[in-house]
Amino acid sequence: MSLPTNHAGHLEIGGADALTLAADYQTPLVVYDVAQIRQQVRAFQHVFETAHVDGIVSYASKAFASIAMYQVMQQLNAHIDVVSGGELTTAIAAQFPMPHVSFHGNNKSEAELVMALDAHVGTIIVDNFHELALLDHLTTARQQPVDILLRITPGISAHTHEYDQTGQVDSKFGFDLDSNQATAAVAQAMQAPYLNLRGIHAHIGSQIFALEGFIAVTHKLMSLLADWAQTFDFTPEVLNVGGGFGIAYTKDDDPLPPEAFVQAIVEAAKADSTALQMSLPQIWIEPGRAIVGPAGYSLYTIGSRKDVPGLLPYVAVDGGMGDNIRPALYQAKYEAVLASAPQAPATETVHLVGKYCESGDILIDRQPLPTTHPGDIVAVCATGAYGYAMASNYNRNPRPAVVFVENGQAKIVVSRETFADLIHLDQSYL
Ligand SMILES: Cc1ncc(COP(=O)(O)O)c(C=O)c1O
Ligand SMILES: N[C@@H](CCCC[NH3+])C(=O)O
Repeated sequence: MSLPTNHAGHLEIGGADALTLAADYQTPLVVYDVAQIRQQVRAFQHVFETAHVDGIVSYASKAFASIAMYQVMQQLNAHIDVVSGGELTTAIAAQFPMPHVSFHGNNKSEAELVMALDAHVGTIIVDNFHELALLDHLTTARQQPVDILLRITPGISAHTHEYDQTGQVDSKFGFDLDSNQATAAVAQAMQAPYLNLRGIHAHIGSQIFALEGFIAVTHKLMSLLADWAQTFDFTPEVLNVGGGFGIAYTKDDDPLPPEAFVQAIVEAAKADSTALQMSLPQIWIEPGRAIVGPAGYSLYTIGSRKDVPGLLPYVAVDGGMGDNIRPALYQAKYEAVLASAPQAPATETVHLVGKYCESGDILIDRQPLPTTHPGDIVAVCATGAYGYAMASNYNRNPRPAVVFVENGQAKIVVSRETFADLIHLDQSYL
C-alpha cells in the first residue's frame, strides 16, 4: 500500500500529519480522509453520467453512520440507506433530505416503520410478508402513501466470507424466488392502496471481488421486472442492485476499481432493456465499504510488549476488538504502519494485539514493523467501513473519537466516549 507521507516522512491523512492528529485528539482515534470519500462517490456518479444512465448512488450507511457523514453525502447529492431507527434518527439530526433515504431491514419494528412514515422517508425496502402486511395496515390507517421496493433473494452466492453472503437462497433477507414468494409479494403490494411499488432490490453480499455475481443479479432482476410488468399493472421504475464492491485491505488484495462493478451493472441492464424491450429503470447502487473503507485509518499508541523466545513478539496497542471487531469476527486481514515512518523497512514481525481480555483480540496476526517503542503511534489502514460502526464498549472501554480531515484541516465529528458516558445508563440496585 503506498501511503502519503509529508516532508518529515510521517504518515499524512487528508493533508494532516498522523502524529499531530494522535497528539491533538489522543488515541485510539478513527480518522477519515474526506477528499477520498468524496472522490469515490463522484467516481460512481461519473459512471452513470458517462453512460447517460439515470443512476443513484445510495450510501449504505451501516458502514459508518454519523451526522457529519450524512452531511457529506448530502453535499454530494448522494442518497443513503438506513437500517434502524438509530440510523434514521442520525439522518434526521443531520437534516438529510428524507426523500433520498431508503429504509432497509429484515425485521423493522412497527415503531421503526411509524418513525419512517412520520419522517416521510423516500423509500421503504420491504423484506418480508410480515412487514408488507404491517406497512399496508399502517399506511391505510394513516392514509399515507409510501414508495416501496421489494427485496428479493436472488439465489446467487457471492464468493466472500460466509457472514458476508446475503444473496443465497438460504438467507434471512428478502422474498424467495423459487417458491414464488416474490410474485405473491408483488400481488399483495399491488393490492395495497397506499403502497406504491416502484421496483426491485437485491444485495448479493459484501467484499466481493468478481463482476460475475453483479452481472448475474442484474440480469435476474431485469427479467423479474419484465415478468412483473407483464403479469401485473406495474411499471418498473427502480432497479436496485445493492452494494458489496470489494476493497483492498492488504497488499495481497487486488480488487477492481469500484467503478468497474457499476460499469458492468450498467452494461448488463442496458443490454437487457433492449432485449426485453423494456425501458431502462433508474439504477440504484448501495455501496458502503467502497465509499468509506479505504478512506479510514485507526491510530493507536503502542504500550506493552511480550517476547517469548522462539515465538513472535506480542505488541499491544490501546484499542483492539472493541473498535475493530472484524479480525475476530471474520478473520479479516489488515496492514499497519508506524505513523512516524511508514516507509521504514521492517526489522521484525509481530502479533499486533489489542488491550481486551480475549486471546482472540488480535488486530493483525503477523505484521512486519520496524523496531517500535511504547508511545509510538501505529496506523491500521482501510478501517473506515464496519470498524467504528461495529464498535462496542466491551470491557467497559470507551469508544474512540472520530475525526474528519480535509485539506489539512481536522475536525472532531464524533467525540470520544468518556467513563461518565459509560456509567450514564446504569441504575443503582441498592
Ligand atoms: C442491503 C445492503 N445494501 C448495501 C450493503 C453494503 O455493502 P458494502 O458495504 O459491502 O458495499 C449491505 C451490506 O452488506 C446491505 O445489506
Ligand atoms: N459487517 C460486514 C459487512 C456488512 C454486511 C452487511 N449486510 C463486514 O464488516 O464485512
